[in-house]
Amino acid sequence: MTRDEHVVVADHVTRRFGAVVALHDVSLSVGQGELVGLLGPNGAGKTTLLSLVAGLRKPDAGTVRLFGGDPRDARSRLSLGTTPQETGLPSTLRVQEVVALVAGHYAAPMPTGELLERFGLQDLARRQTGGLSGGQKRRLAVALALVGRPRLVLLDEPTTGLDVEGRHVLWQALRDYHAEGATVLLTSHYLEEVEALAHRVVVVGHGRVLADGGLADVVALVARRRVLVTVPADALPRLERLPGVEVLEAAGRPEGVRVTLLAADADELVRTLVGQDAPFRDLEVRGASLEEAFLALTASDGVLEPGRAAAEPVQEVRS
Ligand SMILES: Nc1ncnc2c1ncn2[C@@H]1O[C@H](COP(=O)(O)OP(=O)(O)OP(=O)(O)O)[C@@H](O)[C@H]1O
Repeated sequence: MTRDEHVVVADHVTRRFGAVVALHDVSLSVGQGELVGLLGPNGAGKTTLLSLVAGLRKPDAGTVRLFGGDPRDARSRLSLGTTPQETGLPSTLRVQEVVALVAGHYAAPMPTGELLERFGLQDLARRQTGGLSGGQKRRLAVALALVGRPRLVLLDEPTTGLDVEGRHVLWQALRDYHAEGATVLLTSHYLEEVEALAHRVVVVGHGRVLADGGLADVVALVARRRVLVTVPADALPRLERLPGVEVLEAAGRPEGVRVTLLAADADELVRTLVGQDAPFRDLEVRGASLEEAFLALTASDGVLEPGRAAAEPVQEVRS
């Protein structure tokens, strides 16, 4: 794909807020028709990145291009639809009136009935927005991003505050819109959400792109398990040599060393320990939280790729 076919290009972008470096030397391109999930913990820099793409802020260094132009130029944003993390709706207007208000800005908007149906809001068309539940308001806010039939949709935490049903309706609406040819870039804290929607996942942490690749590869990278065992101190080096296993922590205790291991396949690890007749006790297996997976990705000791310096953290995991 040439740069011209990219809908979004961020090139060595840095953005600071006072002493906080929200984005550090981030490079990322999103091609026409991609559905990309930006996954990362609070404060990772996701919202900042979207705000640069939407032309709401300027980078301190590097460049951002939107449809080949400067996002701060209104002409570049003609085919952009976006819903920020928090939105306000005029509480005395009816749902259909809010849609009509937004539609008035576009030459060929999506018909109100069609839009509301996509988001399961058709029965609420005549309800004042002030009378909607939080989840219904959120669905309407996201629906409004699509009124102008944008070629690129930017969504910041689209399903925050939605119950399971609301989330599924919204996911389906986004999948359908993407299937019609749109490019979608969304942020999420939730691996589950990114798994449900995205084809490509970009993991962001501490203002950097930590991993970028196909869904299955990145999920395998972050969806690891923590295995805790207590072993005699002299058994620790053996654990450190196990393939596919990282030692996250080793704490000395009177009864031995309490070791926390991060493993892609916890069952396989336990089988290996038993097969090796390793003298372990107090076995615990826990899901590694996304937070822990991010910590592992950011660890300067190269937990995932020994030898790779922290200053160069991008994990290319495309298969
Ligand atoms: N307007 C601002 N003024 C000062 N600091 C800011 C501002 N906006 C963002 N930051 C800081 O920049 C860093 C990145 O924030 P950002 O909102 O981009 O993260 P995020 O990944 O979107 O987080 P969340 O998931 O919580 O929305 C954080 O440390 C945040 O406190």
